[in-house]
Amino acid sequence: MTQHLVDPRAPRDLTAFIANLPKAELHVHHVGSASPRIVSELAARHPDSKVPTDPEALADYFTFTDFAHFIDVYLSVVDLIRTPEDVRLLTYEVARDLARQQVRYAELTITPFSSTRRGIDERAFMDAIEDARKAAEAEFGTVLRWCFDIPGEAGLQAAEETTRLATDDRLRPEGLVSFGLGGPEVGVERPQFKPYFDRAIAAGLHSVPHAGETTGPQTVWDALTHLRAERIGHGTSSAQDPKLLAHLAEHRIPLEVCPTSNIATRAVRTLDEHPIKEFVRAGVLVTINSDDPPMFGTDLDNEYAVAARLLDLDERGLAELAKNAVEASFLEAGGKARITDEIDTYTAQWLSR
Ligand SMILES: O=C(O)c1cccc(C(=O)CC[C@H]2O[C@@H](n3cnc4c(=O)[nH]cnc43)[C@H](O)[C@@H]2O)c1
Ligand SMILES: [Zn+2]
Repeated sequence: MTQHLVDPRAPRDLTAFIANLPKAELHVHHVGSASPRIVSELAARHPDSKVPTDPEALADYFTFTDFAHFIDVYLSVVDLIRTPEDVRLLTYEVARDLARQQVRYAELTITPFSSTRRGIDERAFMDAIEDARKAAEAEFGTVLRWCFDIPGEAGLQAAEETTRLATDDRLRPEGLVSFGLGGPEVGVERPQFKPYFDRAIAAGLHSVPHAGETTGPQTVWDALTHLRAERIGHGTSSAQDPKLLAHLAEHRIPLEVCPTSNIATRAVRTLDEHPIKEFVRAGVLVTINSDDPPMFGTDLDNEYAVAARLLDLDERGLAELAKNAVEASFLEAGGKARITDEIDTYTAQWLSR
């Protein structure tokens, strides 16, 4: 497996600067963030699983030939999460890994349908993620919020179930802020999900579907017009449509850019061909994210190092990227101001050393 960690071309000082830079992460998946240690531990609990328990074999297992293969592997890890305690352990450990990277705030994408359909009680599932969220905030200082996403390929039954779990006041968790759409895009037309996004938005949730990851710019247009997207997951193919880039920039609709993810799933051939430079040149609000870090052999710090290299950024440029994510987040204004001030103070102190 190609190890992406620590981009060797990132200058040493920037690596140290990034490691201590306060950050926010907006596009990172719950199951996709399960560390090799957690996956190995869960795989050992379930010998019937095809997921390797050995970390080296797991690294090879997390090497994908295409996006469909990634989804197959992703679902094999979903199958390991079978009890509310598995859910709580996973969530708490993901928060620990985020805190280690100075992530002060993260919106974690969770697919509750995939767990409830596999037999986890819905109330117990919500309690498990909320327990972990409150423990992580108390012990690590990292604020977590949830995005519930529809696994689109699972169809309208999954859409209905996800919308019910996200809008029923007896079930929806306190930390829920947004509503998304994940999974393969090919053959999963966005307009069909409009009724579900309308219900989620009416319930006060923000719309943040994946779009333009493995299909063209029309999918991004559809997410904007039919799903009223406030942010776009990936949006990679937006670079093929200058009018779309201009629209994103004019209406300050952020892209949740996940550079290494796009390489690992073969959505983009090489990092040097990634359209992130086009996004910045067009004035689009770019945020940097890791998507499914252990599966892609990366972490958020490395994604910032990749962005520094591709965009030729210095410390101030990296601080601006971090502040973009805070601005694009659904954190309340006081929290945004606190993290933004911390980023500015940290950067000024670093540059005055
Ligand atoms: O849970 C099921 O039973 C099920 C049945 C059919 C299809 C699916 C999915 O497609 C689940 C996809 C799953 O993948 C998550 N994910 C993680 N990273 C990405 C990404 O970069 N692009 C799209 N999806 C991604 C997503 O949140 C879904 O949970 C499930
Ligand atoms: Zn994603």
